[in-house]
Order: sequence, then structure tokens, then C-alpha cells
Amino acid sequence: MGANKFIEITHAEMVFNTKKGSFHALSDVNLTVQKGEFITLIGHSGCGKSTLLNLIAGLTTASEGVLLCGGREIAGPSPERAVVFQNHSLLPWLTCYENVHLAVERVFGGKESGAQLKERVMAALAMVGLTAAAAKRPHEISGGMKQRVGIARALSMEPKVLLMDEPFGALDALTRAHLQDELLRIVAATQSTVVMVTHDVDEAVLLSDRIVMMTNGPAATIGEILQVRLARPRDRLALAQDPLYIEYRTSVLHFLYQRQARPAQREAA
Ligand SMILES: Nc1ncnc2c1ncn2[C@@H]1O[C@H](COP(=O)(O)OP(=O)(O)OP(=O)(O)O)[C@@H](O)[C@H]1O
Repeated sequence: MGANKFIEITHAEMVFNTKKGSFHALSDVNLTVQKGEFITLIGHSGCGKSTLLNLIAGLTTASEGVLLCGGREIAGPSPERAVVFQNHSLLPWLTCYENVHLAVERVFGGKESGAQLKERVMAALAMVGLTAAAAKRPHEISGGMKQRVGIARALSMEPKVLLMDEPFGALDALTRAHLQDELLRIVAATQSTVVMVTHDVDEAVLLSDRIVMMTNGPAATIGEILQVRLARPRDRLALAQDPLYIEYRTSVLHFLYQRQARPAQREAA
């Protein structure tokens, strides 16, 4: 096994048992993620992106196949695989500081002093530009700020992998662009390995080293993987004119709306 192979998914299947019988959500998913890589999962609604992310998170267990992280089987959730959800999932009665502190305490509480834990919380909040909002509660801050607290909380655990399920999906376009730029900066600074679910083609091309494009379900699988060879740091304004960026974007759009077009889309085409 190569030292850089961080996540290895081999022949993963996911079958849900529902009241109406079994539902085959994922079929024969094979994917290797390298250390420090930024991967996005893209595909039509309901194809199984969250299901795949949840398998990596250890929130659900594959019906068949093997999932490894750092050479060890993924057997359940772990702080080494921190998750950021679309709806920030902060505890409303705690301040931003306390929300992040909970995670820090859980991972480092037994080993470090109170002062060290505090330093970790403040460093994570500073990383997302929220030092001034540390004492505020979630209802006192904007949607974009809540997502940033969620990212700070995840990063504060120093995870081996950052898993993000449409983290910017509920935000307006400008806030979203701003947070994408912040995420690019943070990932460059922390050398994080990221797997992120998105619906947004531009977001996928801007952020990714590789874009994993999924076929439609049932029994969805990986249809194609696009390697994005755009130099970093990436600048969204410069990229908008870059022929290579436009080529990547077109290629993802082609996959989604021609090769994996929904029946209604095919009729309209
Ligand atoms: N716990 C579950 N029980 C039964 N079926 C499920 C369960 N979770 C997901 N599914 C089904 O599996 C398929 C994939 O769902 P999933 O949420 O992974 O898709 P997705 O690509 O993330 O969708 P979206 O982009 O709309 O969030 C869907 O058909 C969904 O209904």
C-alpha cells in the first residue's frame, strides 16, 4: 500500500432495508484518496453522494466491501474523520467558543491543560476569522458565520480527513464564494485531506484536485473521475477566463446533463 493512500474504498455496496423492501443505493464503488487531496463528489440529487460520505464518516456501514482510512478499517465515527454538514448542527444554547470547545475537549481533554485547550479553540476560530464572535450564540450570527463555526469545530479536532456534505448549500451566492475562498486558504495552510459533496459544478472545479462524478441511482457508482490540473493558489476571477477551467467545467456539465441526464432532461434536449 502506498504511504499516501489515505482512504481506500474497495467494492463498496450499500443496500438499505426499507418498509417497501431493500433499496440498492450504491454498487461497486472503488475510490482511493491520497493524503492532502481535495476530492468532490458530484451527481444528481438522490444518486448517493451523502450515502458514500456517510460510509467514509463511519455513520453507516457498507453492506459489502472494505473501507480503510490510514490502513485501518472504518468501523464507526471518529474525530480523525470530522464532518461538516449543510445545516451547521451547532448547539444553540452554547456560544461559538463553547461549541468548538466541546470538540476540542473530546479529542484533547485527557492529554492537555485547560490553557492549551483554550489556545486550540481560539486558533480554530481565528482560522475562520471568527475571533470577535467567540462569545456569541448561533442565533446571534449569520448563516455563513455558523458554517464557519462548523468548519472551525471540525478543524479544531485536527482530523486526518475533513468530510463536508454540501457545507455551503444553504448560503447565498456571495457568502458561498467568500467561504469557498476561505476554505481554499485554510486547506492550503493545513494541508488537509478533504472529501466534499456538492451540487455546484463551479465549486467542484474551483476547489478540487479530482472530481468524482456519480451515475444516477439506484445502484449508483462512480461514472468518471476528472483530474483538475489547475495551479494553486486559485483565483476565481482569473479562472473564469482560463480555457482549461472552462474545459473542465464543460466536461462535468456534459457528464451530468448528457451522459447522466434524467429522463425529463433527455426529452427536453
Ligand atoms: N436510510 C436510508 N434508508 C433508505 N433509503 C435511503 C436511506 N438513505 C438514503 N437512501 C436512499 O439512497 C439514495 C441516495 O441518497 P443520498 O442521500 O445519498 O443521495 P444524494 O446524492 O446525497 O442526494 P442529494 O443530492 O439530494 O442530497 C436515495 O434514493 C435515498 O432515498
